[in-house]
Amino acid sequence: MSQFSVLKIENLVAGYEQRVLLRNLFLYVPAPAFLAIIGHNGCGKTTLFRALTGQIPYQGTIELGGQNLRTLRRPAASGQLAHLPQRGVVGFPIEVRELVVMGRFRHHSFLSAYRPADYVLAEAALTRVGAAHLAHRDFTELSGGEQQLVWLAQLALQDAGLYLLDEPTQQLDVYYRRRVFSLLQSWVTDHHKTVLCITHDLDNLATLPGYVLNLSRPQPRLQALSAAVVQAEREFLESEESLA
Ligand SMILES: Nc1ncnc2c1ncn2[C@@H]1O[C@H](COP(=O)(O)OP(=O)(O)OP(=O)(O)O)[C@@H](O)[C@H]1O
Repeated sequence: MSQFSVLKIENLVAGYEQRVLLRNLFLYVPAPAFLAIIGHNGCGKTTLFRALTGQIPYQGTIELGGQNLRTLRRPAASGQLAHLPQRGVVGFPIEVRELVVMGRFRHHSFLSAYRPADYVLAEAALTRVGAAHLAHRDFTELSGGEQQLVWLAQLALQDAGLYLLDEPTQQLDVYYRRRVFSLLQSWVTDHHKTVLCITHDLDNLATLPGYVLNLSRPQPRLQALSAAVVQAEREFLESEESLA
């Protein structure tokens, strides 16, 4: 694995008004890599993603691919970053494959229609998440878990360097949870992506290669994933001490 740091965070302080949630966070994420971000409800995991996507002000330095985030214009539009928030809402009927093909937005010009080749990619992405059978359904009529698979297919088409996923397996059953974690692994090993994944799903982390960051720790740091590390972090999160 190369030691190039796709994401470098130094002395990050972020939160809301009088409430600081991330205090003096340092983080160097190598590329490519899978990084699971864990911690109690409300400890600041989504807040970290909000800082990384420019949705909230922060103090400190964030570098994306060696460039200061404050000087980058629309990193999503240039393919540096793709973000899957916890809840994606669509307020109008739309065929699933039409939603997925929008992941190709960087590859076609404004107002031009997507090409047949884009739809081939969209259908292949749906197949990889195990949702090819949903291609012609109305997205708004799908279950929460089915919608989550569709968003993942769309995200894959964005072909970004760094992916931020906020609880992508939250509504999935045991089969699809495991399947999505192995899909994310393939983004790292086959496509050399770096994936930051907020999750409470510790059971699926123990056997994955990559790193874990526990934001409930007083001084969070990257640790290589292993069964022993996941067990230690689970015990910490289950302890009264961790809520102090
Ligand atoms: N816009 C906001 N203004 C004020 N406080 C907020 C705002 N958004 C979130 N918070 C608070 O900040 C804290 C951290 O929220 P965040 O969404 O980062 O938690 P999280 O670690 O992702 O939790 P979960 O695992 O439950 O998703 C929570 O207590 C939340 O209520």
